[in-house]
Amino acid sequence: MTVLESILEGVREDLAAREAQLSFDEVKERAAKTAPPLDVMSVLRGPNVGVIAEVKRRSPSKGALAEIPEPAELAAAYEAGGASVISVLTEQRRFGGSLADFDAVRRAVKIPMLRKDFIVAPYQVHEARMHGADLVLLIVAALEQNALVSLLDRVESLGMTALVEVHTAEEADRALEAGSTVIGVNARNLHTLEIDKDVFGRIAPGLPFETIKIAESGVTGPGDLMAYAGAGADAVLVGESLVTSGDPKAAVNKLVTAGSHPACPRPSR
Ligand SMILES: O=P(O)(O)OC[C@@H](O)[C@@H](O)c1c[nH]c2ccccc12
Repeated sequence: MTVLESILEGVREDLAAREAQLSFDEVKERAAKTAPPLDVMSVLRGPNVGVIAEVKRRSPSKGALAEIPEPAELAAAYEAGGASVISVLTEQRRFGGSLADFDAVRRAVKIPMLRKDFIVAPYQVHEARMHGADLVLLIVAALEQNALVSLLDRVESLGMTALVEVHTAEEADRALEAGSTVIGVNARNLHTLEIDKDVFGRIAPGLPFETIKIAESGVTGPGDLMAYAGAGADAVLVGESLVTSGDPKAAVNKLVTAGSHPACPRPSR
């Protein structure tokens, strides 16, 4: 079993437990009563290279990263530092996240929020909306094509945006085939956990110019952001280097400043 497969197994078990607590109908009803999603596309189409800042306690590759006793405070620091979007990991077993973290952050920030999890069922999409998500991650490697298509349609039918994650050119083709408009290229292979920062530069140039391109993982500072910008990134998604920085507002701000610097390559849409 690969790492991804074992994560998915745990995700399905946890999902079944939540479904036993709150019915799908109830989740749909509550989601429909939630304040409408924010306009993520106009945020991501901004003139500068944006920063999606992630709340992440641990990861399968690195183990414990940061305790984060107050995710709301961390996220407020990200927002104050100029982040465009806040990502909150809600997967519990491997990443130490929760929907309670998501709720705490939702109350603390005004900018769009990404639910970062391993979405395999419609229930989780409505659940994301019920908790106030604007953006939902869909991982191509975790989904059959028909599931990807139907989950993507469901995300959009609820007014949210799907960030469709790929790691290979074949997955990028599947993402486009499914109708994705926002594609994230993860430098990390979720089967082996190996990181290869050149993957973005190999895949992004082959995507349509109007596709929003997000470089995920391995951003340690402005240099990485500039490199991804040079390869066509509209935004970077950053977790580890921010949660371990000791000064998340300053760490985000350094990236945001680099992304708006005249010398930084701009998204060419
Ligand atoms: O902590 P990093 O290397 O800055 O990476 C952030 C983000 O890209 C990473 O958390 C991530 C990308 N895709 C995922 C899918 C599931 C869980 C986590 C991820």
